[in-house]
Amino acid sequence: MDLSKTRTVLFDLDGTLVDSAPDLTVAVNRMLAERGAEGVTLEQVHGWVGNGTRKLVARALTGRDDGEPPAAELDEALARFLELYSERLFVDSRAYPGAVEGVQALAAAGLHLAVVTNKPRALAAPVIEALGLAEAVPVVVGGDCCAARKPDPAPLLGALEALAMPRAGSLMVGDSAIDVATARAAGIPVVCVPYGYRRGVALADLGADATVERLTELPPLLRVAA
Ligand SMILES: O=C(O)COP(=O)(O)O
Ligand SMILES: [Mg+2]
Repeated sequence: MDLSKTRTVLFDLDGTLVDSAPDLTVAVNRMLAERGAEGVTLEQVHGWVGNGTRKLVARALTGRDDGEPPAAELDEALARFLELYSERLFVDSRAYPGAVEGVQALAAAGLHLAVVTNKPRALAAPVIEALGLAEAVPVVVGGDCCAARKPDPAPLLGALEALAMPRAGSLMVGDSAIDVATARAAGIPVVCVPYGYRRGVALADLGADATVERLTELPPLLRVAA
């Protein structure tokens, strides 16, 4: 696929730019401990990230991917989780190797960049700040910004609108089947990284247009001078 006409890149956050699972796990386990419930492992949290914070907490409360706790219990646990996580958003979290450099190279080359994540915007923005990418990425669309979250195309289209850029020439970069489905629903190409939270789906089965080992491979892939 020829990606040389790319002018806009929409990045997923968790699993693509940042390994946030360590801090998510700490907050989940503090919330569970307060409720007298058993803790979960980092590996379990790896499998539960991607569908938004409410879904993560529902999975942690039930120990199941499709678990649905009673709404009142979930509301209460989610509110407490959000408090605990926002106190400790970027302590053990790390940018993936090459992620910050890759994003900065694209910004320096004049591409228009946004983050489109299922994390609530109020939590995503400080993480992007902590990565040192607030200037390079002026638009952040969270899972709570639109009527529906990814894989609905609305957040992606909202990001393009905020950047005042068209769909033509835009590219999604993500780590999961959710990102691929979002890009497909919006009718734009998608590049995937192999290192994030694929939730059991093999890289080859994601159906991305291309994969990159790290985001520093994006400028050459897009024929952008780094
Ligand atoms: O599920 C979340 O909270 C965030 O996940 P995303 O950044 O990969 O969209
Ligand atoms: Mg992700």
